[in-house]
Amino acid sequence: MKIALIGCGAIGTSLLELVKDDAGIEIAAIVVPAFAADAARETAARLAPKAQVVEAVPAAGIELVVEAAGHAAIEQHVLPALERGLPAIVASVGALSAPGLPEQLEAAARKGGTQAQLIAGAIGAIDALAAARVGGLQSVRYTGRKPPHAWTGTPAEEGRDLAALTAETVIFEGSAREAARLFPKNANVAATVSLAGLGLDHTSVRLIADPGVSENVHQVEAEGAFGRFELTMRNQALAANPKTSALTVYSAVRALRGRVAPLVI
Ligand SMILES: NC(=O)C1=CN([C@@H]2O[C@H](COP(=O)(O)OP(=O)(O)OC[C@H]3O[C@@H](n4cnc5c(N)ncnc54)[C@H](O)[C@@H]3O)[C@@H](O)[C@H]2O)C=CC1
Ligand SMILES: O=C([O-])CC(=O)C(=O)O
Repeated sequence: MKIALIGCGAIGTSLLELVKDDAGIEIAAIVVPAFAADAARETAARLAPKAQVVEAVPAAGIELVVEAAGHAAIEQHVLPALERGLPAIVASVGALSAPGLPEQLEAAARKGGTQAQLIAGAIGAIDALAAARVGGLQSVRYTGRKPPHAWTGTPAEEGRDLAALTAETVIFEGSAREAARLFPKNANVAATVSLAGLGLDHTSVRLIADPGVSENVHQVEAEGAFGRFELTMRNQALAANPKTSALTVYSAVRALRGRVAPLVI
């Protein structure tokens, strides 16, 4: 299967390393903005020698797009790819917090007769949550906890010195929609949990900068007709990006391999 990988940062590079010897998967294109093309070319030379580095998904020769680039890439690359009939695997799930974007994605996929798959990424139990929704959910709460340096470059820096924190500090409390909008590189999971469960406006989210943790800790508490569950993930971050859990890469690779495997779990 010929793939266009959108984004070649921490997730993209790690994904290329993992699938480079996979039979049945060929990275035919890597889509990045012009400023990132040289770095992507170096990575491609090492890990995906057949890939052309381009600024848009090529018009021909692609069978699937995999997005690991950031919120802007959904409108810029995923929507037009879906309209053209290319299926998409999407990591930047928080982009769907923009009003109207989920409907636009649905319309584009319908027009192209194809499908967008939102990956679970850094969180687990999305299958259980989405199944539980069928029977009815009463409450879903998500707590995201990361070391202070993982919150640099976000609104968490307003009015506080992250490096000086000595105790856990709640940096956001509100809806999943607001969390995903304000923390596009840190709260995709909040959007994923809400889209699988009670929706962007009815899922309570707390985000915490905690000098006492070294991992990215994600917790979900859900209650409904099915019963209840509490989930705690203690994820290792990628060396190349402390904001991003390694599990996000594994989740994208799992989704990708699932497209070519004869038996899927
Ligand atoms: N679903 C989940 O659990 C998670 C999702 N994510 C999403 O994955 C994204 C990528 O994460 P990382 O690889 O760690 O980030 P990164 O910053 O290391 O890499 C981003 C890459 O995308 C490229 N890029 C930026 N804007 C682009 C655009 N409009 N079109 C094409 N390429 C573009 C950059 O040049 C770079 O190569 C995050 O921004 C976030 O939205 C990240 C962590 C968890
Ligand atoms: O990778 C993680 O731990 C979670 C993350 O950044 C996000 O939800 O955007």
